[in-house]
Amino acid sequence: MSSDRVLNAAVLGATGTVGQRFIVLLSKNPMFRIHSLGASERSAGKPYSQATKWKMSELMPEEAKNAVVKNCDPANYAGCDVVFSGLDASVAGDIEKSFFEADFAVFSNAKNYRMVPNVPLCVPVVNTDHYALIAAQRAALGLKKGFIVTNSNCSTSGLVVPLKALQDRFGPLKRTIVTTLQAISGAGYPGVASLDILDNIVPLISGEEPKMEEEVLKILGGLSQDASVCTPLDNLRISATCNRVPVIDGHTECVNLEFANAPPSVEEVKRCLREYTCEAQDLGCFSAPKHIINVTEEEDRPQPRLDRNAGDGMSVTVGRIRECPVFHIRFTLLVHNTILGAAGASILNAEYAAKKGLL
Ligand SMILES: NC(=O)C1=CN([C@@H]2O[C@H](COP(=O)(O)OP(=O)(O)OC[C@H]3O[C@@H](n4cnc5c(N)ncnc54)[C@H](OP(=O)(O)O)[C@@H]3O)[C@@H](O)[C@H]2O)C=CC1
Ligand SMILES: N[C@@H](CC(=O)OP(=O)(O)O)C(=O)O
Repeated sequence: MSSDRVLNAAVLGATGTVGQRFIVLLSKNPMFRIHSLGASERSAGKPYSQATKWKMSELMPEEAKNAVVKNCDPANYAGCDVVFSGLDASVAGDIEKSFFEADFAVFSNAKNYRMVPNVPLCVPVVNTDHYALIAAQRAALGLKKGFIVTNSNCSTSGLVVPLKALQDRFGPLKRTIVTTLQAISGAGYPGVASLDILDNIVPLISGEEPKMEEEVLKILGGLSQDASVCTPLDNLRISATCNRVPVIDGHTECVNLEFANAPPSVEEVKRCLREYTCEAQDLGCFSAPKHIINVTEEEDRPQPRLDRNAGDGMSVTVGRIRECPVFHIRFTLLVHNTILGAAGASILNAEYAAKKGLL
């Protein structure tokens, strides 16, 4: 049973980098109405335009400007059909729990619940089959309507898209090495100090590498037979190295990949990536991009400034696809870290949930 009514949306962490992106995207989305904005006690009680330092290149949407920011107590969110969270991870655990326990449908960007076995860690162009976990999650928590679905880490979101396409067509993947060049917006606001990042590269993003290494295995894995828990892949070895670079938006990732079986040719890889489709597209979800993977033939692409808005930020651009003398194939990908890597993915997750009658 699908829901096509306009849904009342709350954004928690509305004043932050991801929260602002939610507001821009929701203001253009016919399926949602911005109903409530939440943030810390520092912001609560203020009109949104005063509570936030607006950093988006789009103008602040009118419907957000005068909304009074609330604190994040579920009692203040009656009438909301869906709760998007861009909360800082230091507070997301307790606040998001209070919302799903109050029977709200929560779509989170924070890391806190990503690896819980009955929580879908869902990149909506990759593994919507993991929504089957929601029945077991509700049963375990005694919820009628509430649940939590999480997004992945922003770098993980980009990587799993071509890996999923290739795994589906050419069979199991054996080993992958990924080196990231991550934008500063990934660190939130004010994020990395200008004196650290201008004219520089920082070869550490604390905690990022283990997150990528474990999240990929969960997303590309399956579910137990009774769909009560996910079953991460155990046959793919992955090594991630993460760097912060002076780019505002868009994470670039250099990937080397080995297949378990005889490898496809470069041309077969390109065709596979171009032809990749997903269920959210089949269902006609508003935010699903026309082309999930934008395969570029130009030898000096993808580039963040030129390619991050492909598919309105919901496509992954893959270029420099070539043979690897050590593994089988190598390529460079680009993902918009606050759109497919964060708010855009949450919104598409919610569109999918609505189409499936979960909202
Ligand atoms: N930026 C990115 O590319 C990505 C971020 N994420 C994740 O998304 C989440 C948000 O990230 P980002 O937007 O970058 O972070 P920001 O630091 O920019 O924003 C954090 C938000 O959390 C709110 N907040 C902080 N403390 C509290 C509190 N005690 N109670 C209620 N709200 C609070 C802030 O409100 P206030 O203004 O009132 O302090 C603000 O709205 C994080 O969990 C992050 O790890 C995930 C993928 C990508
Ligand atoms: N750490 C990522 C963004 C982020 O917040 O990721 P996570 O939600 O996995 O902590 C970056 O800096 O680009």
